[in-house]
Amino acid sequence: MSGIAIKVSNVSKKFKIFEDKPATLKDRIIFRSKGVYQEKWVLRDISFDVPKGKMIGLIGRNGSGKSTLLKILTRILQPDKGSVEIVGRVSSLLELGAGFHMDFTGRENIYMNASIFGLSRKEIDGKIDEIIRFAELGPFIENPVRTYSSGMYMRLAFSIAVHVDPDILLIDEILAVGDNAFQKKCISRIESFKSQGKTIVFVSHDNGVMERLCDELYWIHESEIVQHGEPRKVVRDYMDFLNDSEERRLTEESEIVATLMENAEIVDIAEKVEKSEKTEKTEKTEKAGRWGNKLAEITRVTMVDSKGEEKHFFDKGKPVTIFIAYAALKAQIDKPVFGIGIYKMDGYCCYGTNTHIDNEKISLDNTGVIEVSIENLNLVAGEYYLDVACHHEDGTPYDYITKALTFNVKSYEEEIGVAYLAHQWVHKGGNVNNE
Ligand SMILES: Nc1ncnc2c1ncn2[C@@H]1O[C@H](COP(=O)(O)OP(=O)(O)OP(=O)(O)O)[C@@H](O)[C@H]1O
Repeated sequence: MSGIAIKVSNVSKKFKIFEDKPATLKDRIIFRSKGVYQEKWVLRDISFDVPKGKMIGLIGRNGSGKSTLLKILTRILQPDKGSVEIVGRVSSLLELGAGFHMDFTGRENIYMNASIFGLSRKEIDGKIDEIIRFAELGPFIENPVRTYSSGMYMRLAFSIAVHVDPDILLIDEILAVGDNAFQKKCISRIESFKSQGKTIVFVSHDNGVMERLCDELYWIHESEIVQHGEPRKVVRDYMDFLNDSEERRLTEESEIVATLMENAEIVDIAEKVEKSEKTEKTEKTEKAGRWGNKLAEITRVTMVDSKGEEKHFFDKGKPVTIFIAYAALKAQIDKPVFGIGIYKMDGYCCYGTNTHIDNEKISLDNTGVIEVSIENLNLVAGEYYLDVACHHEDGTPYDYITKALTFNVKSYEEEIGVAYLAHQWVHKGGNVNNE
């Protein structure tokens, strides 16, 4: 174990999953005696070493086994196979609720919790003011912990965990609770831990933080380590994997929607012909998310990448094309305009334009497709939705669809905001001659 703080050798762990959760104790005894459960391996043959002074991160989807592995490292759980060897004093910050007594005050919990980590009462006396100050609990420290919010709770737990002077710190998803300011404080504390040469195992879904802080990442997928190594590379491969899975899910979803739309289209056109023979067609069929008099109807909206493939994930800065298929009562359409609007999921409009603004004159056929080519999709990474519309030049809507589709822009950069503005950084150091 020379130079090694944690050695995990061929660890496997299984849980019993009961098919029907028994409601009563009697049922539970009967079910258990009948053995109505399945065994599920949540970790399979996991092996790795953490060198002293290194920070490693565990990434992976929900339920992949990361927390179970951390619990095995803290000895809360025992592995069914394999072994764990640890050299040094371990402090851990696991799930909310572990280790505190709800009816005791924050102050009492500090004494109890820190003594579990091996500190004497005298040592705790010397540190308690700093623990309370770091946790930012003020007078609430005299209140029972059951009255705390999840943020207050985590602040106290984090503060104790980092003040007991551990050699090894195990942290599970602290960034999910607490406000931004406290998260930053936690991260800078973790960084100072690192610089003191402590060993850290960290679990988080914040890939940016994982990439920045960790020396090495382990990607756990369906109970196994599928990749480990340099954080940037592992995060990229993991993000590509997530994007591909999401792409497949959205494609399946949109195939279902397209089938529904096709069926709806047949009914709508039949109804429209019938109405056009009988009435002046200005009836407004206003529905949430879609409205207009339907003299022209948008029948399908798709977005494709530079290879012409219909997608839901697009690379930042690469070309995309939007196709808007329509069916129209041509003779009754006057001065048609097609428009698009791209929004962030919170409703913030990123960009909108139409054929009138762009000075494109359009005359419709009975059916057709309008194509909008975007040379560079210069949006920052994130999820967006697209509104499409066909309306009269005076604004009267023929068909307006909000959230006609949603799409994601992917990028490995961590820029913020809405649009990517092409730029360069220049540093003029030394004696700059301003003349
Ligand atoms: N005590 C338990 N009994 C039965 N199954 C459990 C138990 N604890 C965890 N599991 C199951 O084990 C699997 C792994 O869970 P674990 O919490 O380790 O995943 P995770 O990667 O930490 O997920 P997340 O990112 O959501 O925290 C999940 O399918 C979970 O439902």
